[in-house]
Amino acid sequence: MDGRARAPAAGTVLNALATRKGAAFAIDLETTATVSLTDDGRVEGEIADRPDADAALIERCVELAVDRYAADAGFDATGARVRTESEVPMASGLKSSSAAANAATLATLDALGVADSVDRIDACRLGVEAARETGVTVTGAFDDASASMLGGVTVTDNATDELLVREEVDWQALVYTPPERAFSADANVASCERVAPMADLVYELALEKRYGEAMTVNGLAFSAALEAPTGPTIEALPHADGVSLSGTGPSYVAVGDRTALEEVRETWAERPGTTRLLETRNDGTRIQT
Ligand SMILES: Nc1ncnc2c1ncn2[C@@H]1O[C@H](COP(=O)(O)OP(=O)(O)OP(=O)(O)O)[C@@H](O)[C@H]1O
Ligand SMILES: O=C(O)C1=C[C@@H](O)[C@@H](O)[C@H](O)C1
Repeated sequence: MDGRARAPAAGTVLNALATRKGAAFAIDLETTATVSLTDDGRVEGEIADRPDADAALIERCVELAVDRYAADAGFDATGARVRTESEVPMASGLKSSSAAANAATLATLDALGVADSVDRIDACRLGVEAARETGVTVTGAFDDASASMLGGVTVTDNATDELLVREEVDWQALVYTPPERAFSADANVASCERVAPMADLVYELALEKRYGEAMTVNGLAFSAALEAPTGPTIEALPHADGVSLSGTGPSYVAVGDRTALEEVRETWAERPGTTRLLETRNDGTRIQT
C-alpha cells in the first residue's frame, strides 16, 4: 500500500515555448515521492521543507493514477497521502515540476503494484496531463517530463506529446542557479514565439545530434526573448561544448568535459547563487526499494 520513486531534474536543449518542439536532458539532482494509499477518499500532498508551496500537481498525479489503475490492480483505494523531498530548487528552470510529477506518478503505480506493467512513457503522459490541469506549464513540458522519466536526452513535440528522439548521453553538466525564481506559467510566451525561426534552427541541430550548438543557439535566443542576462552564457562559451538558459530560467546549464567546466565554474561561482558540477543521467525515474 506504500510506494516510493525518485525522478531526476533536467536541463534544456530547446525551449518549447516558441514552436512547441522541445528538447531536454536528465541531470543528477533528484526528487523523491512517497505515496500511501488510503480508503478515505481524500488525496493530500505535502512538500518537505516547503509548507506553503502548492501541492496540487502531485495530488493530481496521484488522483489520476489511482482513478486509472487501482481497480484493475484489485485495489479499492480511493485516497492517498503523497509527500515529496527534493534536491531540485523550485521554479528555477531545472524542471522541478516534471521531476515531482514523475516521482509522484511512479510512486503511486508502485503502491498499486503495477509499476512494471505500465509503460514509462504512459506514466509520463499522465504527469503531463496533471501539469496541464494544474496550470504549472505552458506547453505541457513533455520534453522535460520525458527526459526526467526516461533519462538521457529527448526531443519531443509538445503539441502532440510525441517522443521524436531519445538518446543516452554521457556529459558533465555545470548548473548555475541565481537566487531569483521564475514560474514557467508566468513566462512571456508571445515574446518567445518571436524567436521561432531560431527555435527551428535549434530543432534542426538537435535532430542532427549537434546538441551543444543547439543549446547555445537556444540560450542566446531565449535569453533575449525572456530578457534574461547573457553574461553567464558569454563566460561559458570559450570553454563549454554548449551553454543555455535552462527552461524559462533563471538557471543556466553548460555541458562539456570536466576540465573545461571547472574553468567555467570558477567564473560562475563569483555570481550570487549556487553553482553545481553534475553528471547527466541515463536511467530516468525509478522505484526506490
Ligand atoms: N518538490 C515538489 N513537490 C511537489 N510539487 C512541486 C515540487 N517542485 C515543483 N513542484 C510544483 O511545480 C511548480 C513549479 O513549476 P515550474 O514549472 O514553475 O518550475 P520548474 O519546473 O522548476 O521550472 P522550469 O519548467 O522552468 O524548469 C510548483 O508551484 C509546484 O506546484
Ligand atoms: O512550461 C512549459 O511548457 C515549458 C517550460 C520550460 O521548462 C521549457 O524549457 C519547456 O520546453 C516547456
